[in-house]
Amino acid sequence: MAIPVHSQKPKILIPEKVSPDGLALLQGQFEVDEKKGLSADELKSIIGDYEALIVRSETKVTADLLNAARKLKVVARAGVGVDNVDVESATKHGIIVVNSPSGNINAAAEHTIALMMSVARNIGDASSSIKNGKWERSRLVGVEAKGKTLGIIGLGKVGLTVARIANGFGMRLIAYDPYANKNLAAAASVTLKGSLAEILKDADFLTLHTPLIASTKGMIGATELATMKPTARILNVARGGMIDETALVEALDAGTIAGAGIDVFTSEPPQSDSSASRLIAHPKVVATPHLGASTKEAQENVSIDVCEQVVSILSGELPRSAVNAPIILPEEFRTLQPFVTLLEKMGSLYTQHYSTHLTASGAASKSFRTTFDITYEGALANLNTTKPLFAALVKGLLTPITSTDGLNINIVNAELLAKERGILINEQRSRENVEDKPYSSFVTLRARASRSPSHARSDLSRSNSPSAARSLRPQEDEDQVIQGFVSGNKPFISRLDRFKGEFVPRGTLLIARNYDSCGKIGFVGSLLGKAGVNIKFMNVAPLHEDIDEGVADVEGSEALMILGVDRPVGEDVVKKLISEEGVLEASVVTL
Ligand SMILES: NC(=O)c1ccc[n+]([C@@H]2O[C@H](COP(=O)([O-])OP(=O)(O)OC[C@H]3O[C@@H](n4cnc5c(N)ncnc54)[C@H](O)[C@@H]3O)[C@@H](O)[C@H]2O)c1
Ligand SMILES: O=C(O)[C@H](O)COP(=O)(O)O
Repeated sequence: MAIPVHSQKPKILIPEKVSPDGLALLQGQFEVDEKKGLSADELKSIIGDYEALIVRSETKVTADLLNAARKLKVVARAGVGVDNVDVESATKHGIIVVNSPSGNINAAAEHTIALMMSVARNIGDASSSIKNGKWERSRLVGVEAKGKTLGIIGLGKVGLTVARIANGFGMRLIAYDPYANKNLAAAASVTLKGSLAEILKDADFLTLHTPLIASTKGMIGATELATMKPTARILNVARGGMIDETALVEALDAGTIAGAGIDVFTSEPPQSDSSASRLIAHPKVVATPHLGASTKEAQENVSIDVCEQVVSILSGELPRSAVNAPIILPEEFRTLQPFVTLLEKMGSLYTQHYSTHLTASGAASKSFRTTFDITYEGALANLNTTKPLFAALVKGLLTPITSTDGLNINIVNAELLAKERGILINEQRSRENVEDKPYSSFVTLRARASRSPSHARSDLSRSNSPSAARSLRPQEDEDQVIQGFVSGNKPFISRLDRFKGEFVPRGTLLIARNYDSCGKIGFVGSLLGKAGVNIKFMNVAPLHEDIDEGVADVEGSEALMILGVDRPVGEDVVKKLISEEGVLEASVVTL
């Protein structure tokens, strides 16, 4: 009987033609399935097996498809436009959408210029005429670009590149883009106009370079076309749907617009008998099948760009161009990565420690809280964004108590998921000098006591009272505190509640609070030995220096014992441990 072999490698689905240059980066570490020509139903039936989906503009990544994607972590668009991806639905699922915002700009700009010159010089018409054995020199007289006005709608990456090339042709450049960068426009010799109408009336060539969004959908209709010069020519290498195709065919027929160069259509491929297909067939139109980005160079660029990001995401790192998350600078990312690990460990330690500890009375105590202050001190306080740290904390807090099947907690959805669970996290930065410390940055997680913040007192000040000394686990009206730092790229916990002591938050840890008296270490060691649990390291954390004063007077000082063990410790063993005189409570956490 054949034994089925199950691949352990994460699977990546590529249902469109994507350049092999980027795909080469995926070989080896991932199972890459290139499956072209899938119907929407076929795609839906297999998407559940995949961690990553790489598409161009043809695949419709709908909410329905994303609902069926159980393991999907990333949708990568090998190109710029994500209008074929339901980004909102992806965000809800915690799926990161990445694209390649600059890999095909030049290709799209050059294609625009190619269409402009083809329309100006009747290249399409002339080419088919001569191929049909004709020699029509007088019918095919064109116009020059030099000295003409080019009206640009949308002066972003492609629009500006078109402007720079057209400037070299000696064209007069005007643009409408309410959000354009004025300095970049001036540097490209573009005059920005305050309204679309000003562009329409002056343009000899009109070119569109905006995204297809509510404000641009149908922005050039019959009314707008009627305000243009009858000699004007229109170019669209951006998106179908911004020009009313029926109105344009009518204007070309009526001779109120001289010609058009069109690469993109309302529906792609256009249906026969549609306005788009009438536009394509029109003798005054040069049409291409969405070829703006189809150059060898652009396809290499976008493929490498998104495949690198897929590798990052599937390796637990951050992408460079996430559409539904803030962009992180690579150098910032390098600083953040060890802290991302620290924050996740702190969150997980918090949830496990406060959800599972057993007290001396034998009762399981659950003191998990939902309102937190997280303070970043030192160099971390200067970060542009702490979103990845926030997400890591939420992930750490929630993962031990959530079924993570099908739910990725990441920078995209962390805030939403925390809110859904009623968790409030207030981020603070403190630029206090940490130069005298062995670390450059320091993080404090403080779970607020169930009292109103305005009455909140520091747990440190409160602990100086004799009554506080009786129970050194924070009481209901006291904050719970975990502090940590990174040294040599390794995360350390440096404080847990009132106890200071450095330990590495990794593996299974037994955390026991006890009176600081002789014999405790020997007792714990022999108990664990009998249970077959090996101790890998041990750390005794005394009371935090700020608070031990006065405590010893009452019941003898306390300490926290942190033992790294080689396997989970059973509840029966923990119960025996806390039955020992002087062991007050214990918890087992796996980090
Ligand atoms: N045909 C292709 O193969 C191809 C290739 C690349 C890009 N594109 C498309 O080209 C378009 C431009 O891409 P880009 O990379 O330059 O985008 P971009 O985001 O850099 O630029 C878009 C510009 O449009 C402006 N804008 C937004 N709303 C506007 C409005 N209502 N009126 C006027 N201006 C408005 C923005 O301010 C921005 O400057 C996109 O639609 C993209 O999908 C097509
Ligand atoms: O948005 C884009 O990047 C372009 O429209 C290119 O689309 P394509 O990858 O399907 O050629």
